[in-house]
Amino acid sequence: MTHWHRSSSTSSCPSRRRRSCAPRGSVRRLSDSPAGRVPGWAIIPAALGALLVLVPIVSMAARVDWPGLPALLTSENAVTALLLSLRTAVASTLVCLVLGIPLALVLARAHHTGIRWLRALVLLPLVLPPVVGGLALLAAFGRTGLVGHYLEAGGIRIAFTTVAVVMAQVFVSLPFLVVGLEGALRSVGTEYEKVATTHGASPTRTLLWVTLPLVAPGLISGTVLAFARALGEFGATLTFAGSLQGTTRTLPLEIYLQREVDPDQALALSLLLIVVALAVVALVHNSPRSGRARRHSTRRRQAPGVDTAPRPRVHAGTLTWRGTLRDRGHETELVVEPGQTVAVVGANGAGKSTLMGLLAGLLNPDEGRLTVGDDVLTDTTTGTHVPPHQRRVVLLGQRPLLFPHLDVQGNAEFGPRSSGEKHPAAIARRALDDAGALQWAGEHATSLSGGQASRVALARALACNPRALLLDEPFAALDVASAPSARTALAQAVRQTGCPTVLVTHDLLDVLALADRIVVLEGGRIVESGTVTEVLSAPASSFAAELAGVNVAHGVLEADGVLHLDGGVAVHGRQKAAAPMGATAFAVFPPSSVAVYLEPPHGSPRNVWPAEVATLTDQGGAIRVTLVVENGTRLSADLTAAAVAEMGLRPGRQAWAVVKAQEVAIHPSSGRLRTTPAP
Ligand SMILES: Nc1ncnc2c1ncn2[C@@H]1O[C@H](COP(=O)(O)OP(=O)(O)OP(=O)(O)O)[C@@H](O)[C@H]1O
Repeated sequence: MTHWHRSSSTSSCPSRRRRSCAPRGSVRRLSDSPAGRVPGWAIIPAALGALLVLVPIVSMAARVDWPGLPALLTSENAVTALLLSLRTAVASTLVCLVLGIPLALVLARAHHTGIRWLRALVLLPLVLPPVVGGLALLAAFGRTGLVGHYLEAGGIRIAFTTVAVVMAQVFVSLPFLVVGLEGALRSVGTEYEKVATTHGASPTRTLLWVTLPLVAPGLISGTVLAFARALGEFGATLTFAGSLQGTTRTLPLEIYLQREVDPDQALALSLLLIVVALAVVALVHNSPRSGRARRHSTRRRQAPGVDTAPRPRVHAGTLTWRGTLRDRGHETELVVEPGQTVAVVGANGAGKSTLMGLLAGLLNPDEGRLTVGDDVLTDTTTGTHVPPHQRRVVLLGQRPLLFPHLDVQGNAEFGPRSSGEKHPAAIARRALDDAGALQWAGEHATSLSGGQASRVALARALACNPRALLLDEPFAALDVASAPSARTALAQAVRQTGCPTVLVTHDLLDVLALADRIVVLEGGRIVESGTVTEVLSAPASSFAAELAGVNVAHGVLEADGVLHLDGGVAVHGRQKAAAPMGATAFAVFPPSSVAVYLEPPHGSPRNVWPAEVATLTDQGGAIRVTLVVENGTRLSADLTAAAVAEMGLRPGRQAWAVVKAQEVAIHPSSGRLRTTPAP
């Protein structure tokens, strides 16, 4: 009770809502910030740092000849230099974008070991004195430079031209764009890109439609910083481009020149440069930090009515797969009929995601063949590997991953637009309708609940007119309240598509609601497969037994109804099918049939095994006690809390596990259990 009381009082103001719990009108002091306290001593160096920037600027502003400012700023020299600065800074920023976006992509996404050297090289101008950069540019592109003398021979001169100004500016400002963008790309990750790829978008389309919109805040701030750096560039420009009025003398160079000749004008131009720089910095700080700001500024569309495209005729074919991926020890085969759903289950690391990656085309098998109907999607013998975006094998992952920069309708249109469909909007509406999500068509993707978002993700997948559906724990991220309706919607939609479906799950409810067959993976191999009823009623593998919530023990038949386990343990039960003595078989019995005693009981029960208590788990109404029998076999018993307390059962306690023989079903091993790797 005490515990409940305590937890209820804290939950009234959970941490994620803490801001709204502050009393109205209260002002949160900086040092009270939940993000972390600022030690008192830090205020002084922080203030000194700010003053170091502020005092010189204010001092300079105080010395400016304010009444004469308009005349000073509109002198011919000043206007020419300012216009040249703006022109060259815009040009160099454009060049930075063209070169910097691909460079940041390579740095963020490539895994080659040489990448860190490339990164160090790209960032070098950040730490180089600009004059050194200018000298390097001169050595490369000057009249007698490494490249320059060839250009000179062709009648092209770069040094001391406006082009040289742009090159000098690009040299120093490119890292500002690349650093910011690479960081943004890394933090966004590749999950959205995988979704886009398996929903039919080519790599270029994925970049333009998904990646760049997602990193827009980083891209904007990187671009603005690069522009600001180009505008203020001095040393490299002077060294490589010189100071020719109207051609290479930008505003910083003009300021430097006027410093000796006309200090008032130098101050006025400096002020102008500071104002432009401040405007740029303000722009960076007010640019959207996440896609959210942009998302919420997009106009809501009207939820559309019944204007949906007719459902395309499904020409679904059987999915057949057989292949290996050696470095992951993966070797599987699978057949999924049209309209059938196969649940792939297994412990963490069993190879489920690897199998999905191989089917989606995101991974290349060492050897393998994947066909859906007559279409060969992978065949290593002929070198066939249809790229993921052309497979129409659509992957629906654990999280909906709706594109946050698109609204619901835009998300659903993504697939048909990527594949060049003529009526993407109508196809999207039909898919939204099929997934029970049409009513949210006009909503922002980020304003939906988890359950609503999962339906929209389903609609986005259906709109791709999939050949096969891959569902990777589609409800794992949903709460218990939203999962059932999302499961029903998915079951209905999967039936409607009629395409073969592979479902990875850890959840028995998913299996029961969606699957026709179960495949159990262990260590990258299929260890068991069968219909849902077969596998759940008589699970042969330990994972399937756990999924079905029953105990299973493997051995060889010693006599009719007697199974001999390793370590000399015998299990007595009712044999379900005839099999010769010595044949492999397995015993299945529910945890509710296992009784636990502290002393060996006498009388009718036939199975009495000494065991040690390993774990206790609250099953909501019962305590599941896991026991380890002397030969290492683990089994579960469901007991009441009172019984556990009365016997003092806790991990390490010795006890006796007892099961009546009539509660144990003994099944001869059938073809469902594979003890050898798949061929
Ligand atoms: N990117 C990778 N590179 C190399 N090996 C990997 C990679 N991803 C997974 N593996 C390895 O492949 C094997 C199968 O992993 P996989 O992720 O397919 O298992 P899983 O069944 O999906 O696990 P989980 O349920 O935890 O998602 C594991 O041994 C894992 O360490």
